[in-house]
Amino acid sequence: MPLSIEPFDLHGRPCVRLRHPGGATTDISLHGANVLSWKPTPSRERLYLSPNASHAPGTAIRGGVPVIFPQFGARGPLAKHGFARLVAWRFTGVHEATPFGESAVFELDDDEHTRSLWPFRFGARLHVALAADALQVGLEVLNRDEAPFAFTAALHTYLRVAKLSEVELDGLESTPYEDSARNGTPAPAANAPVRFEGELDRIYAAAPRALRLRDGASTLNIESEGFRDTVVWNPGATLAASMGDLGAGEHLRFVCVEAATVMEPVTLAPGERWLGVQRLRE
Ligand SMILES: O=P(O)(O)OC[C@H]1O[C@H](O)[C@H](O)[C@@H](O)[C@@H]1O
Repeated sequence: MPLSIEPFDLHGRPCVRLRHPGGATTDISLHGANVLSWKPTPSRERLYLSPNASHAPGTAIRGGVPVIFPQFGARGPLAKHGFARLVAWRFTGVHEATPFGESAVFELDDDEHTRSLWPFRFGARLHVALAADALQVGLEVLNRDEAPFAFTAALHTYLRVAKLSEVELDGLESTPYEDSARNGTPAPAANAPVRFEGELDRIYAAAPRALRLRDGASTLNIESEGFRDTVVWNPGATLAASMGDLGAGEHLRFVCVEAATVMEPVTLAPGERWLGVQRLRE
């Protein structure tokens, strides 16, 4: 059954609400093609959007699902996390013939501005598919240049939690990680679920594809394809309080579980295409 589309404005930015016949909704801002909200039922918001987020051009929205492309973090010459989250994307409608069946498609193509930052011709597509109990977000990148290019990328998903002290992330027990909160120090597998006690910023290379977030009685299944790595982030109390678009205590309301390709950049030959997907399911 077709998704319905409702355009609206938030903080002066055009947004789209997709509504599933079963009652689920998801909101996407054209600024960064940033998913802002996912409600499997009208009273259950699954994503975190900071009340202090900026929605202005040239800034990144703090929350939802920021699209990180073509550079993760400070791993290259571009501004942190690249430019895709800072610029306006186009909404092309809901299409049937996408890699995921029926999904809303957002487009970002290279232009003078992007080429002044990153000198390649590319087409990026964000596919957002909404089911009764699931949200699937896919990032597709096409090399339209005459030269190969390499990029890193992520879907920087902010998952809303009710009680951070009780949250556990399962699935990464056996994977060593790079500890970004300690200057990238390598750390051995923890042999335990991830718990959030203070600042946590980790890159799990070649991580398992299926994770589970437990928050009291609530669970969320998180799967990815195409993305090799997983980044897990919570800023902790001190950093959250110092961030203008977050604020004191806001770290208690989310964890970021990011489908990412960070450790080994993706290289695309001219005409080649890459697809990375993150799927959230109740
Ligand atoms: O503040 P931002 O640029 O949005 O970055 C937010 C966070 O993103 C990722 O999770 C990185 O691993 C963190 O090191 C970073 O602090």
